[in-house]
Amino acid sequence: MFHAQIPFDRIPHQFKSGLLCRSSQSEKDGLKKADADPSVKAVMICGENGKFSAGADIRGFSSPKRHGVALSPIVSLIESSEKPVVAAIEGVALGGGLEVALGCHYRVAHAKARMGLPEVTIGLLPGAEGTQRLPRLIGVPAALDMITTGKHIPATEALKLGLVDEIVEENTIEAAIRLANKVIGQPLEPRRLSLKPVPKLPNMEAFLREALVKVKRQARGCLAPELCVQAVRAATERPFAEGVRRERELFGLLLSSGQAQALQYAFFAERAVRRWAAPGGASWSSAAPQPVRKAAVIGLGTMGRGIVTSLVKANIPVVALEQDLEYLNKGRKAVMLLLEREAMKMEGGAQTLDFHNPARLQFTVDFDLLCDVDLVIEAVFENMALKKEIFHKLSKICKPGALLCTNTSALNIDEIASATNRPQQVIGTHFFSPAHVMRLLEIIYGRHTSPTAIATAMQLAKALKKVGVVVGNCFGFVGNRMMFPYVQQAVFLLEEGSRPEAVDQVLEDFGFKIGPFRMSDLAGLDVGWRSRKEQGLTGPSLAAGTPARQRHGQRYSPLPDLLCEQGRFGQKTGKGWYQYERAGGRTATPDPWLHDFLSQYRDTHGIQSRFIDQEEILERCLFSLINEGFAILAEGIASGPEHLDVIYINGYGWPKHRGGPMFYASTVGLPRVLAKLQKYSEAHPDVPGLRPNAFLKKLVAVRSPPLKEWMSYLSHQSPKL
Ligand SMILES: CCCCCCCCCCCCC[C@H](O)CC(=O)SCCNC(=O)CCNC(=O)[C@H](O)C(C)(C)COP(=O)(O)OP(=O)(O)OC[C@H]1O[C@@H](n2cnc3c(N)ncnc32)[C@H](O)[C@@H]1OP(=O)(O)O
Repeated sequence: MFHAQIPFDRIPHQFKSGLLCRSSQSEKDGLKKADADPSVKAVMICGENGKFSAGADIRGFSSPKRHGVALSPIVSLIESSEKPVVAAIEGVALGGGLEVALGCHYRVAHAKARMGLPEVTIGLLPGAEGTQRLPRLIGVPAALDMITTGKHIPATEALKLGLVDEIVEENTIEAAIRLANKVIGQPLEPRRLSLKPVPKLPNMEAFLREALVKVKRQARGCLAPELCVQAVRAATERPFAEGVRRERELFGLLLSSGQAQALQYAFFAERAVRRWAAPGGASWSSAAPQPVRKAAVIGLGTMGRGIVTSLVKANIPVVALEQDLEYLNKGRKAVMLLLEREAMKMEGGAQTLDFHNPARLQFTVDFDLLCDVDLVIEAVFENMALKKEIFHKLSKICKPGALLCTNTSALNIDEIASATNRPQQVIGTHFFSPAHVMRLLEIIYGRHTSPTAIATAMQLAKALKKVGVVVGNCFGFVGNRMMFPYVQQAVFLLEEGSRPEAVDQVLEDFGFKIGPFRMSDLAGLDVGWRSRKEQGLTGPSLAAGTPARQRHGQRYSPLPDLLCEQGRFGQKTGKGWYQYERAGGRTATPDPWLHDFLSQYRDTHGIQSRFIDQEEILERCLFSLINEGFAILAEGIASGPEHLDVIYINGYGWPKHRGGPMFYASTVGLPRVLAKLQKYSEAHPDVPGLRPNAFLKKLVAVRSPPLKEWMSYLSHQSPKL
């Protein structure tokens, strides 16, 4: 038996250890030697440390040297071997790893193994003949699904699809060797996927056409899924070798598209933010989390319901608390509905949801039941007085070590913490709606928050399968603080002559899931109105004689306030920036009433309406958001641009293939961003959001270094870090 090992971490110089060595030439030599050696009857390929392979080293694709592209010849060599080659798949077989396994004549997988071709998620397509072999093995619909989504499938599903020949609970390598011994001498021709035809579909053309329409619709400008379809189409239309040539061509296109770089940046950024740092030198490497064996959620409104659902899904027992029985019963019903839906989605999967057991999910109005929980997440209204009252109560009831989290989107964590006797255990956990779906968790430390509290919140994010991003405490934290100037510009554009649908269209074409006005209608205009009233920007507390379009010497638009005064709160009232089919309806249509209202508004305020082109819409919205990002970095509210980008991709619908706002700025070029901000700022001197931030100016002055070096240009370490 000849036995080769593929390392878990990288494919490029494949088969790093075992009997084959690093250069592709020696790998080929090794395989050839095995073929030539009459004492070798079969070959088994496995990985190291219980993992088959996670595929190519992603960093290699953006490295100027870009070696490690020679995987296809090895896969071909494996397939053409005169001796049976069996893959023993443990852990993961992803990307190039799975392509190697597809070159093998047989595949044995451990029951816990996962397989997939996730190249699409990093802006590529399987480039080692995977788009040609997989459809031949499991048929076009299943192959297309795996290749265009990049999903990882469990071994059980792989067996059903015919992707693997056998799954085992025990020793995969022994099972693979057993199979290899069994098949010695059997013809290999039928096992060589490159020789097989792609299974026919009665309606292949229509199927592929529909698939293309579907991926284009979902991709919002991301190229890779579309090119994946094209590569699979080639498998259905051309002989294997020609299909491979097409795959290579499309791979090359993607590699040089810029989107692949953005998506690969996002892959590493998401991992980089796990390495958090906070004031006083505390960081991920020194702080250990506390265990969370039981949690509580206070408030069963929209956010609280989602948070409870998330905790139950993560198998953390929860006490869900409301202020009175009426709210509790309403909340309980809503939570149960969400959980039932989640359970349906999970049906057939390995996991089940145990939410009817009171030991796992308990509903109460009794605060005393919170005495033994390890962590509380308060999710009541955005009202400082109410939050402080609750935190005061919690510090009396909860056990000494309990972590006290507040789900707030903007409020001051220090002020909330001041209501307790344990400010070191108070932390902000900003969930995004719907909380059981959205991946982002902004974790906000206050002046006194302990490293243990941060580590515990990060651990919680991981348990909830969310991306936790640690940030400092300021109004709106990172995500909403950057959102304010973006939304402000969108509204100013309406004042100057644009329409909600025009602004939304530009930003949706850019790749946002939803434009700012549709988003505002979805979230409810009343939320911001309440906050502006609390800040004294509108409503009864506004000083008499305040100019309608100015606050504190800066430009202000009363448009959203005026809509709210008309009862136009968005989807919930059936009218907002758009009109809807009914209150609670979801289909936005442009509203002639609003267009008239905007004209009258401009007349009232003597604003000369003008045509605003797409470029101006895009630049004013995005560059003001990015400008705020530079301010956040300079103030040390976030430890790097990756944090801002991960927040925007996972919480605000920023198109991932554009890498996040700060990455996008680096691709546009900082000098251009600066020049445009200068131009718009000169035209609108009363808008601070358009005034270029000093940090941006500094980076341009030092010739725009690469994004990963930006933070080293901050002259002083900010007080927050
Ligand atoms: C110009 C014309 C050119 C034409 C050329 C045509 C021919 C080209 C032929 C090219 C051959 C292509 C081969 C193939 O098709 C391409 C690929 O294989 S691309 C890679 C595909 N694989 C993936 O995308 C897997 C990505 N990884 C994961 O999904 C997960 O990491 C995991 C493997 C499921 C493990 O998850 P976790 O246990 O949660 O662990 P982490 O995610 O935290 O990862 C731990 C650690 O490992 C790093 N890492 C993981 N995978 C890779 C990788 N593939 N490359 C590099 N680094 C990887 C990860 O970043 C973590 O590191 P840390 O952040 O902790 O330092």
